[in-house]
Amino acid sequence: MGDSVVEISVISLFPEMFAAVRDYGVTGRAVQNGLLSITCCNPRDFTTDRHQTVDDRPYGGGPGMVMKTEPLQQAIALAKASVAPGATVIYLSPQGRPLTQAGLAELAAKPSLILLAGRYEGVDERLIDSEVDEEWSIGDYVLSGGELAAMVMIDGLSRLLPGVLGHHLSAEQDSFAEGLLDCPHYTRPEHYRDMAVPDVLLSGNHEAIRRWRLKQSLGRTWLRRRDLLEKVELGDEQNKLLAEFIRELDD
Ligand SMILES: Nc1nonc1C(=O)NCc1ccc(Cl)cc1
Repeated sequence: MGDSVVEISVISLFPEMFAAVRDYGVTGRAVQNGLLSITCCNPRDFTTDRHQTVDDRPYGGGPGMVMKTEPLQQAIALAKASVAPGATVIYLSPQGRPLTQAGLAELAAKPSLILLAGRYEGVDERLIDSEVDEEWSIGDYVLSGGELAAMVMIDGLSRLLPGVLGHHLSAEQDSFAEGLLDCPHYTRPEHYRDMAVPDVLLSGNHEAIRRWRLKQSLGRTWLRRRDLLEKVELGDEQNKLLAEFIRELDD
């Protein structure tokens, strides 16, 4: 990756929505620090009729409207001209490849992305066939538009860009990066209602703390997401810690 900027151009009827990633938090800082650039192209700007029509009725009938090819094609062409050559055009929809941490790592390695956020019932399939390189889904549910999905993708991949997270360690240590769920976290006060903080976290023994956190991540993944655990190759230490966690459940 090096220090190259990741350029993202989003195609959306609601460009103002993207203030949520451009102006706040980790992603906002990445933009401010020039590690990430987010621009927007609105298909409505490429309509020629009086009503600025971007949608039309579906061939074959049925409810709702379909996004027209022309305005989208022209918006994509402008977006391509405004980012580094060789941009990957991505369409967000429930029909896409499920997005995972590994998928984010793939996307974070690309120099420029064009994210197509659809609205209405869908986009004319011929636009997808002719302009879209990759179709991605953030989950098996239906949203009212692709904007939030695009922002989820932007947020997730920006955390993986060098220099975005201060302590880059946390991105690598991220248990999800190891395919596990995260361990529990605690901060002051030491006692909250009648609940204390696990002693090991107060011990200053960093090796014991590392093992405790790994054990908790393994145990939680075993309890809550057995499907994730099936995908992870556990080493000797991890198998031992998980066995200990399971044994201690009966205590
Ligand atoms: N789940 C998801 N993962 O990515 N995107 C979604 C999603 O529901 N999009 C809604 C959507 C997508 C395209 C159009 Cl034209 C209209 C609405």
